[in-house]
This record gives sequence, structure tokens and C-alpha cells, in this order.
Amino acid sequence: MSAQSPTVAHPSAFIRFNDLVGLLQTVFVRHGTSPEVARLLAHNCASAERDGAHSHGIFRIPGYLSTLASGWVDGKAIPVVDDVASGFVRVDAGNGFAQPALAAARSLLVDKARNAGIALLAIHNSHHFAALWPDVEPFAEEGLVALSVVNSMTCVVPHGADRPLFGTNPIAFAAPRADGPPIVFDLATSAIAHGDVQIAARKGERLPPGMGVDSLGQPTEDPKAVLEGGALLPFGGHKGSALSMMVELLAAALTGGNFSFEFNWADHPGARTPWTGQLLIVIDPSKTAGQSFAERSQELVRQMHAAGLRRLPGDRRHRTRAKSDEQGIEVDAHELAQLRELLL
Ligand SMILES: NC(=O)C1=CN([C@@H]2O[C@H](COP(=O)(O)OP(=O)(O)OC[C@H]3O[C@@H](n4cnc5c(N)ncnc54)[C@H](OP(=O)(O)O)[C@@H]3O)[C@@H](O)[C@H]2O)C=CC1
Ligand SMILES: O=C(O)C1=NCCCC1
Repeated sequence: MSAQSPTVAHPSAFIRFNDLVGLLQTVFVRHGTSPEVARLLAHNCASAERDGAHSHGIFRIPGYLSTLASGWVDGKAIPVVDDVASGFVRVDAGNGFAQPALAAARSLLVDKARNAGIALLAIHNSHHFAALWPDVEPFAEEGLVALSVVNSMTCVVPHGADRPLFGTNPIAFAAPRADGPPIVFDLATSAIAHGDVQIAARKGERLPPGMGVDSLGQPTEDPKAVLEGGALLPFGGHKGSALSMMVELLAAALTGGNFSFEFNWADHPGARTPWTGQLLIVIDPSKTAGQSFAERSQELVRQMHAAGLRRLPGDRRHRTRAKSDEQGIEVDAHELAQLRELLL
């Protein structure tokens, strides 16, 4: 599966969620993952595509496959879960993907959160190449509050600095509410996700102002100049920069993972997955707020709507999800054909 030529618009095709999961699962196994790793990655990637999170859907498959081929990541790694203390779980992902590490620790983490009110999962020696909301949303569907951070690879210039150091370092949060799907946001701490810069370059589109700089550190709206020697900026100047720094500290220093600038994949041509860490905090709100938390969060939403808000974070995803469930997931026909060709 190769990168597409720029500026060519492809027609759409439609595929059912389960069919896409099945297709991706077979592709991953054929390219060196275990069936269990394939199942988790396929579900994650298909969920992103279903919800319209294109920068972390099918678009990412060539990156996953070239990384597996390069030997940079172990697609068959078996995570090792360490029950560290009452509120702490540590997982060594074994140079594998972060999703199997989370899956391996999930039930222990939930038990701990329900018993102690709060539990922390620290994953290290892991690769996260995906959207982060699929890691937190399921906890909120079970009535828990969840927060996760993951760092990535050096491509963001800290506010006030001269050269890139941070990753695009997303933060995802999920909380239950009484009369609707969980409140979820998931955002890169860079002004734009790296994936969206790649997509803009592929489509021949310009970036909005203030997203990145070229190789000379000059502001640019050309995605290729950002990707070829340039860098991204944090969102919101010093504020996004501080959050990105926090993500480095929590996802790498606190977990025992690599900082975004600490690994060197030069010996693995084709490697694309950052070798870092991930932190997840799960809270049982019934311990502090009683059963009223979901009502309280619903009240907040009610008041936000009353204040004139038309779109909550997550609304667009849920609208796209509903449409995908009804008509099938709308995908780029060329990308889908390329995926299917991988199985011939
Ligand atoms: N694994 C990794 O290392 C990395 C992964 N990523 C992933 O990239 C993805 C994209 O990140 P990013 O580009 O920052 O996300 P966006 O800027 O598209 O969206 C960020 C959040 O804001 C919400 N939102 C967007 N616009 C509005 C609006 N007008 N009003 C209210 N809410 C709004 C979105 O909800 P909605 O979804 O409903 O639009 C979403 O929850 C994320 O899933 C992230 O996890 C990014 C960096 C690194
Ligand atoms: O879009 C991004 O930014 C990233 N996504 C996956 C991991 C690398 C950075």
C-alpha cells in the first residue's frame, strides 16, 4: 500500500465496521502481528475511520506495515503487567504496541479504581500510532472518568525555543453523563496533528496560519515545508507548550518510557511508530460525588447548551459514527482497494 499521488480526488466507497475490522485484522497478521495484536489494532483503526478521525484511520496502515517490516516494533510482543501497589499498575509493552498493553492491564486497573477510587496505569517500552480517545471512552461508558496522555516523536518547537523537541503529545479525557454518550475530548497539544499535515501535503492543501515553521524556523503554510525539515508549533503558545511538556513528563519520565527526542529510528528505514510511553488515570466518581456525577456532568452540558454552545467535543465523532452505522463507513475507494490488494 503506497502513498497516494497529491491533488487527485478519489471517489468514496462504503464498508461495514465489522468488515473493515476483519480486513484490517487479516492485513496485520499477514504483516507480522499476532492475531490478538491484529484484533486490537484493527478495532482501533476501524473505530477511528468509522468516527471520521481520518488522520488515524486507514491512512495509518502503510505506516504500521512499513514499521513492522523494518523490525522497529515487535508485533507479537506479550505485555508484562506488574501489580505495583494499591493504586498503580505498570506494564512493559515489550517494544510492542500500547493497545495490547492497555488491554492486558484493563481489568486490574478497573478493579483498583473501583476499590481505591483512583488507579494509575503506566505503560512503557510501547508504540502508540493511533487516536487516543478509544483508550478512554470505554471507561466512561462504564461510569468511570479517564484521562490519558501519550508522547510521540520530536516535531514540535517548544514555545520560545529554537528547534523541535516535543512530540504532538495528545491528551484525551472521558467522563460519563446522564443523558447521552460520555463527554470526550482528544487533542494534540501541537497546533495541528502530524497526521493532518501529511494529509494536507497529500491533497496539495495549505495549512492555516500559525501551525508550523520551515527548516529555517520561518512561519509557513506549506505542509511539505513542515514535513521536510520544518516543525510544528504548540497550540496556544506557552499554554499548549506547557501541556506538551506535562505530557512528556507523565507519559515518559513517570512511566519509564522514552521522551519524544530520546529514540533514534534511523537504523530502521520505514519505522513510523514513536517508541515512548503512555499514562492513564481512571477515577471512580461514585467515591467522591456519589451517584450524582453523571447528573452533574449532564447539568454542565445543559448549561453549556443554554449558553449558546452548539457543538460539544465528541459531537462530530458521534454524528459520523451514527452515519457510518447506518450507511457503512465512507472511505477513500483507492485506499480501500489498496488494502484489499494487500491480501491477494
Ligand atoms: N498517538 C499519538 O501520538 C498522537 C495521536 N494524535 C491523535 O490525533 C487526533 C487528532 O487530534 P487533533 O487534530 O488535535 O484533534 P482536533 O483538533 O480535530 O479535535 C480535538 C478535540 O476537539 C473537539 N473539537 C474540534 N473542533 C471543535 C469545535 N469546533 N467545537 C467543539 N469541539 C471541537 C474534537 O471533537 P470531535 O472529535 O467530535 O471533532 C476533539 O475532541 C486525536 O485523536 C489524537 O489522539 C495526535 C497526536 C499524536
Ligand atoms: O498525528 C500525529 O501527530 C501522530 N500520530 C501518531 C503518532 C505520531 C504522531
